[in-house]
Amino acid sequence: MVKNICCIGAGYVGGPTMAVIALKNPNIKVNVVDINAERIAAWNTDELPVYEPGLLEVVKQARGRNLFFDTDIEKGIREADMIFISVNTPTKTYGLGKGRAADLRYVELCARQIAEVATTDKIVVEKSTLPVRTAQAIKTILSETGNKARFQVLSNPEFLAEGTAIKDLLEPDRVLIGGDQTPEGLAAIEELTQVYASWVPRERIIQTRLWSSELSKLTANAFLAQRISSINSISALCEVTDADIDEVAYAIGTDSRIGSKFLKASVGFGGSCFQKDILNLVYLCEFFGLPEVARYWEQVIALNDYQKRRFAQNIIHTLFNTVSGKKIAMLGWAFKKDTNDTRESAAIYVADHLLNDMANIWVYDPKVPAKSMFADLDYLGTRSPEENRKHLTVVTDPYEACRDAHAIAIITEWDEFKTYDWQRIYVNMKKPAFIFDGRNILDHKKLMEIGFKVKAIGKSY
Ligand SMILES: NC(=O)C1=CN([C@@H]2O[C@H](COP(=O)(O)OP(=O)(O)OC[C@H]3O[C@@H](n4cnc5c(N)ncnc54)[C@H](O)[C@@H]3O)[C@@H](O)[C@H]2O)C=CC1
Ligand SMILES: O=C(O)[C@H]1O[C@H](OP(=O)(O)OP(=O)(O)OC[C@H]2O[C@@H](n3ccc(=O)[nH]c3=O)[C@H](O)[C@@H]2O)[C@H](O)[C@@H](O)[C@@H]1O
Repeated sequence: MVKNICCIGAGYVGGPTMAVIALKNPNIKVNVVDINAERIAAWNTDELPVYEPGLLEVVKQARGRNLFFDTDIEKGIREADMIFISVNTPTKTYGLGKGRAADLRYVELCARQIAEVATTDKIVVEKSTLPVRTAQAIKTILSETGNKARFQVLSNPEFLAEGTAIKDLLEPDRVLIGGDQTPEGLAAIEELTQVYASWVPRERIIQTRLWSSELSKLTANAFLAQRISSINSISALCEVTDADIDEVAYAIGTDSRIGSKFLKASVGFGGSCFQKDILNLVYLCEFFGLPEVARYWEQVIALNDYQKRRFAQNIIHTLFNTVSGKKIAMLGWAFKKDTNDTRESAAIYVADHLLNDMANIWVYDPKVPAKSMFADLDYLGTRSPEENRKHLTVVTDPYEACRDAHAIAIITEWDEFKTYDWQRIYVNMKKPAFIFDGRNILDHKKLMEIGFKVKAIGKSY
């Protein structure tokens, strides 16, 4: 029976996942450790570093009882009999595989630290999303410890989506656990199964070999992203043929073989994982000599880039081919609603495109601080940080963002946007008052009755 869990990495996955494991297993001590002292300090307050509906309530129930956040990584490793690695695995920005392969340096550092510090047997669980066969590298590093500790490596990818993390963790469609098909490997799989079985029905806990588990995670994200790119490709066709994308999505989604989820056309998918995981898949296919397969998945990303670019270009074309000196209000910066995460958000690319055309952008997002927005733009390096701050203004009042604007662009599907006083917003805008709904969440008919010129994804008006 597992008594002590250590999770290395207190991010969007490590924090919420461990909070739920601790909540449901009061007899297991769960230590979440991180090198980022600021993040750990925040986890120990009520201002958590991650915004997720319901997360604070879960953390408050377990924190100080059997859930602890700490910067002492070595102590966490020493005490644990099961260690989760939940560190970031971004796309490599240098060297071999630059721009595509996953950067595994943080994972490798964790494995090396475990190897160095551990004196007793441990089960090491890959929670981070990793390229297929990474467990082999981890095993190799762990086997060079020089002491008698023995290790089992499991793959237990996480399928939660941001904004619904707590619900996804409490009621997962499935939990996936991969391990070696040896007696020791199967015993380790069973240990982890028992941790989840505290609240997940056994039939939803899938046990596989290591490589299937690692590859299933990349495949799941690739399939999900592929659906969005597929529907977004059709949205472009709708706009020129007078078909309506929401009607088409509904009509095809009612076929139970296709299913209705993940068919919402948008300004383009964002988030920390879809793009990086598909790029990683593409890299793996090339590495293993499968260029046709690589080209197939690459197209999902290419279409997404096209969709973001198309949205921004449509704004410029509609505003009489220039947005130079014009105030454009952007509502939403997060990559989806109910999160403060902005990684790879379509907002960044749309803003960058409009700034290239000399727009003055005013942004409002209910959860994203100005600091993150500027960090996102500065990271692109398209222009100087001073220029970014000169032409992009962040406000805390959506009505201020829209006042005197030539156009409004809806980037994130925050529910509150639907409840705004659109009549009031219209009155205070420059005319013609354009609205570009990148999420198709507003009542377009009503907006047109007010006087707005509405443009939306997959609609020909
Ligand atoms: N964000 C998401 O919704 C999901 C992410 N994933 C995967 O989970 C992994 C983690 O993602 P996030 O939690 O979003 O990342 P994150 O960036 O929010 O958190 C990672 C944390 O690991 C810490 N860290 C890095 N190296 C460390 C080390 N050597 N020792 C101690 N701490 C270290 C960082 O300081 C950071 O706080 C990634 O592989 C990602 O692909 C999987 C499913 C969902
Ligand atoms: O590995 C990961 O990181 C996670 O990636 C996604 O979760 P997440 O990125 O948090 O959020 P999603 O709900 O998948 O949305 C991703 C992006 O696609 C967009 N989207 C989603 C659905 C849709 O129909 N249309 C659409 O444009 C969203 O607005 C968002 O920008 C997956 O849904 C999770 O299962 C997975 O664990």
